[in-house]
Amino acid sequence: MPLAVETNPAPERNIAFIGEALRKTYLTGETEVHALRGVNLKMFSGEILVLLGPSGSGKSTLLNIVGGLDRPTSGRLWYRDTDLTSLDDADLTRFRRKNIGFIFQFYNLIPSLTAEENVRLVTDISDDPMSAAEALDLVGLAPRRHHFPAQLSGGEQQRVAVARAIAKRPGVLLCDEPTGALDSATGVRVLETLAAANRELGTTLILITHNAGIAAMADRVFNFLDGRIASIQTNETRISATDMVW
Ligand SMILES: Nc1ncnc2c1ncn2[C@@H]1O[C@H](COP(=O)(O)OP(=O)(O)OP(=O)(O)O)[C@@H](O)[C@H]1O
Repeated sequence: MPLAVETNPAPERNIAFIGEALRKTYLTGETEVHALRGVNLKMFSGEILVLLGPSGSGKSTLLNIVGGLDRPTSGRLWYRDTDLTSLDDADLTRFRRKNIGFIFQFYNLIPSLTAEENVRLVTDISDDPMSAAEALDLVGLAPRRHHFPAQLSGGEQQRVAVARAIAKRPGVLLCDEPTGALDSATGVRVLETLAAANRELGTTLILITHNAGIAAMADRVFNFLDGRIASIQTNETRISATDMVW
């Protein structure tokens, strides 16, 4: 399918995503749920962006659309010079595999595989991955690489999930409540590994949280309310994950 390059409003290299009038409506029986009600956005390459807002305000819906797991009902979305809304399913899957790493609240590791084997599931099918050992080293888990998930703490399992997500060197890491199941000290350790990927690999980091304290590590914060970005906060300085408490 041809790309609408001539209408692309984001020729600047530092813009990762542009969204225009994004709407998502779910139809369940007779009931319409308006999860996104016209979202316009810019997401910059290499930034840490936190999506904050009450339950049901549309954060996960937007994250899934940005990551190519779902499509908007209407509106347009570009990643760099690609109009994602014009791609067919196969091309959208290719976009996702090449560019996006996902981290969810629950780690989704395969219990019968070691940490290293879990990471290799991704590196084996990627174009230019780092080695599984290198990815585990980046999250501080090289010594635990032959351990199975059940032999690791929750925070360590989440760091394996981070290693798995960054091993293919994605341009963008999308994290949906990555510390939601962890205590504060363990959560900080996971956030440090995400910040390290942003710093050392230049990965754009987009992170959903219910925890306003985490917003301090972001360059910008989108405050969601009722399917819209109600306000955007820009942090002059961002706090290192190590210094965060909640
Ligand atoms: N597959 C679906 N079918 C029907 N409604 C849905 C579906 N997915 C999400 N919704 C609805 O869309 C709205 C936005 O949901 P979404 O998960 O994006 O919110 P959220 O801000 O991420 O919430 P939370 O913080 O609780 O995860 C909610 O009203 C939700 O019930």
